[in-house]
Amino acid sequence: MTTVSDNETQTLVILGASGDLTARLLLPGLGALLTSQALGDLQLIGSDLRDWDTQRWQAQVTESFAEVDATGPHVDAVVTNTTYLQADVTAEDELRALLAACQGPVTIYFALPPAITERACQALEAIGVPEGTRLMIEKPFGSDADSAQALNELVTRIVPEHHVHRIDHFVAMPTVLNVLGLRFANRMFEPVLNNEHVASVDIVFDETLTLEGRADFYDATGALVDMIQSHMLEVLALFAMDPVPSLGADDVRDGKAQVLRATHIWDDDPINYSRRARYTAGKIGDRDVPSYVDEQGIDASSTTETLAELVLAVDTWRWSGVPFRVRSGKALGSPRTEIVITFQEPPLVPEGMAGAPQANRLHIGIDLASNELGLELNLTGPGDPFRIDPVSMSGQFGPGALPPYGEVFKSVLVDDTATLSVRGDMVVECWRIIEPVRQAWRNGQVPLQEYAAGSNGPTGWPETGLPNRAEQGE
Ligand SMILES: O=C1O[C@H](COP(=O)(O)O)[C@@H](O)[C@H](O)[C@H]1O
Repeated sequence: MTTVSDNETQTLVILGASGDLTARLLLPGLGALLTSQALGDLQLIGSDLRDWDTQRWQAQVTESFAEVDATGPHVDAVVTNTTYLQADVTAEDELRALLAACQGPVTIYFALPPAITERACQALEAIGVPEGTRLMIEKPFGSDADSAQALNELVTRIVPEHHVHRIDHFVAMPTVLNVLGLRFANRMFEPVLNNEHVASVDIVFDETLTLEGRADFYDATGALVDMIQSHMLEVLALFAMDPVPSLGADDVRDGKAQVLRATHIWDDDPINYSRRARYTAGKIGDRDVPSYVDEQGIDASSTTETLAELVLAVDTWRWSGVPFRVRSGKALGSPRTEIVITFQEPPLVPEGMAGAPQANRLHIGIDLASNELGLELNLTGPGDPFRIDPVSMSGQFGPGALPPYGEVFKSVLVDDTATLSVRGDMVVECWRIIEPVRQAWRNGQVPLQEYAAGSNGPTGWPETGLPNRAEQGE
């Protein structure tokens, strides 16, 4: 792993600089990182179609940095020197001018809609990029397995794969990365994380948020693609991979890719093992939420799901037979973002011990706000010492020094590693895994159910384990 030295000049170009992603996530992540360390002599260039000038861009950078209280000499230097170049990045001559303004190794961040990213990449391929250029590309990467593969081929004609950083900020969440420490730096968990001991795994990301002004994007995307195709499958792959010898990009990504290749919808039956729903009017806390179809920017004929749930099989020696339930939804009553491992029952309860044990569960929080580790155990006492007494224990782990986008920038701009980036083959596998589900949904074989905003989702859906419609008599 190489790291950037204090006086080395490098340039970060953000395409889509006037957009929401840049203001809300990229610049705060960069500001937090700059507060903690120098990124060499970093030149920051913002570029977009919008008629901004450097002064307007500097105001945006200052405002976004202030959100994370970014301070210090590295922050000041970047704010003072940053520039804005108005450009149509799908036009070769304008891209060429942009590259000519860069100094040292160049990193280009595509904070653009996918279709524009693709056209900008075609233009980049035509004009060529300086040696050592790195590309950082937001999700969704492609729109299905074939288009993702075509985009993989395009970007790797521009730079080598290890310089293509497909960004998934969940991969860089300190909470998600805790899975590495929990599994591989302790003796007690890893030996039981397999099909001999685990009954089921749930990976849940339920949000109270609704559309947040992203109606156009969300309605064209839906929960399955927005959350499961990318983030949730990445979390699943990290949790289910075999132990890795190092945290190098090849070891970690090989481990995750192997899991993804082995993953498919349970029983290859998307009709029984996928569900979709969308919210109707309700209240979340004090907030009145309209029906999804009445939200601003949503067409009444929309059939987009705001909650998706799949049961997946991971056909490896370790996990064969263990259902992985993966779910994410919006407008739910309370946030719930965790991996829950439900263990099998103990083989025997000693004669004389009263009561029935409850399944042991290990809860691993995966959102920054749910940085908790919980354990559901059966003890005896403190009452009758021969009666089983279920208890829950929990402890907090650190929220992380940097926000996820800070970690993303650190891994690329400082450590020059792709450990936290999604590799091309992995993104194709993720599209492959959800394709039968999309097909069944397109064919109308899985009903679009409803749930009131502020509820816990449609009634009758099991909390954990293997939801099987047939068994529930649906
Ligand atoms: O990428 C996305 O992630 C967010 C959830 O992540 P968070 O870090 O903001 O909690 C989700 O709300 C959004 O719809 C999705 O596009």
